[in-house]
Amino acid sequence: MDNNLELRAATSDDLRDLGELISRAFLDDLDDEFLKVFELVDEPERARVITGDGRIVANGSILTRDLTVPGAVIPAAHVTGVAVAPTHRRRGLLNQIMTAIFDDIIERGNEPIAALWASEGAIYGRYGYGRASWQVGYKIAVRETTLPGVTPSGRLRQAKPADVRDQLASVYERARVLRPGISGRPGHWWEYHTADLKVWRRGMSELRAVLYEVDGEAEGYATWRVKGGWDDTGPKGEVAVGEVMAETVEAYAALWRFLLSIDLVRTVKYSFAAPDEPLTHLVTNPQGMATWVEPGLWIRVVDIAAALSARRYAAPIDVVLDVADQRVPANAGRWRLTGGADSATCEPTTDAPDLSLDIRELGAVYLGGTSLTTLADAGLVTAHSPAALAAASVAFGWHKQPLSIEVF
Ligand SMILES: CC(=O)SCCNC(=O)CCNC(=O)[C@H](O)C(C)(C)COP(=O)(O)OP(=O)(O)OC[C@H]1O[C@@H](n2cnc3c(N)ncnc32)[C@H](O)[C@@H]1OP(=O)(O)O
Repeated sequence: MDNNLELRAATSDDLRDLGELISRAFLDDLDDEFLKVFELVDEPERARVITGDGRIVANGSILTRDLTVPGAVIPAAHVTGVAVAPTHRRRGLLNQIMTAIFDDIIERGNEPIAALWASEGAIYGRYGYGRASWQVGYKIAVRETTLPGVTPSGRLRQAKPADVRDQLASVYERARVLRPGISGRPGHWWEYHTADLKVWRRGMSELRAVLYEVDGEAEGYATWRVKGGWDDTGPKGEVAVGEVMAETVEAYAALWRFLLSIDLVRTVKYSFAAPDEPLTHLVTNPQGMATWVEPGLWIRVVDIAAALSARRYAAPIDVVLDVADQRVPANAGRWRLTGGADSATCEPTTDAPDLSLDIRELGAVYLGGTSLTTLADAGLVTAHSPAALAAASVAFGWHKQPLSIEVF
């Protein structure tokens, strides 16, 4: 056992050691090409590491990005790279890392929420993270279903993603502010996303892009990989769709029509659909799309007053919340939330509560993808007034379900 463990911020000199720890924790080898791309987006000063005998044995990193939430785009600490060396597990190192991460976010004071993807769903509830979005996957048998429609006015153009990075970025930026759950891609993030490393191909082709353009301006794009193949009954090619971002109805339909009609392909897989994906209403036969659902983004409300006043509400709301928070005591207590479609305020109060809940449940409903009523039905929210629960459930909802298209 080490008794010389030390917690500190990482530095740029830690890059390789950190890369090794994280790759091994995820049961992979460190890839040198990946390390170069990782360096582009790494923020060592926001990583907290624990060292023992000169090696990094635990890590948790934060990426400084923003996130679309209902009616707004707000700074959100994107927590990632959480790993503890197999030799040092189950003796509290993750607890120390998560505390250090909270300290960093609270000290900065401008990130009302934190967001992460969980490798295992049982880990993060104890730290106040609630499951806030769902990742919907499709396996589409393209011989069983088609996407009919009129010829669009725009045109499709195929390109290498790295060659059309600026066009992809501008479509993404305009489209992503319209749906909760999507992260900003500042700095070098577009280089990261178009890097197309061999290790990311997993037996498929290089990454391809198709743009939907009207009068030379991109209004949508899709990225995908393909794998050819044949069996006794002919071709059995597969397409794995990466992202589909569209600003218009026409662009969305044209891109999906393209993806579902590539010759020699029999199966199209897409793992990042929203629960209310329009595609299911466009195809001739939704049964031709096998569908699965998994947890997506987990949200932690770090600063309750800032978080609840930053988002917008689908209906007028005036509710008193009695909130429990074991890890961030400043959030605990009673809060009056008032607001609606244009503004909101959240202030401490001594008034009697309408709803009692843990901060975890507030994270779960924050993006508008989970209902307070569902959580009350699960025994996780106590409603002191059924009418207040119904009204707050509507107000916390949103007209578009959160979509989480990028595992970070
Ligand atoms: C945002 C992300 O990056 S997600 C990626 C998370 N990383 C991985 O999955 C990589 C492989 N796993 C690991 O590196 C480690 O096992 C970790 C990081 C998950 C846990 O690290 P440890 O140092 O062993 O955790 P630690 O001993 O601090 O345990 C803290 C608590 O979490 C619980 N816990 C730890 N791992 C798990 C798990 N896999 N599933 C459920 N609970 C867990 C512990 O039981 C403990 O609970 P308690 O506080 O109620 O007693």
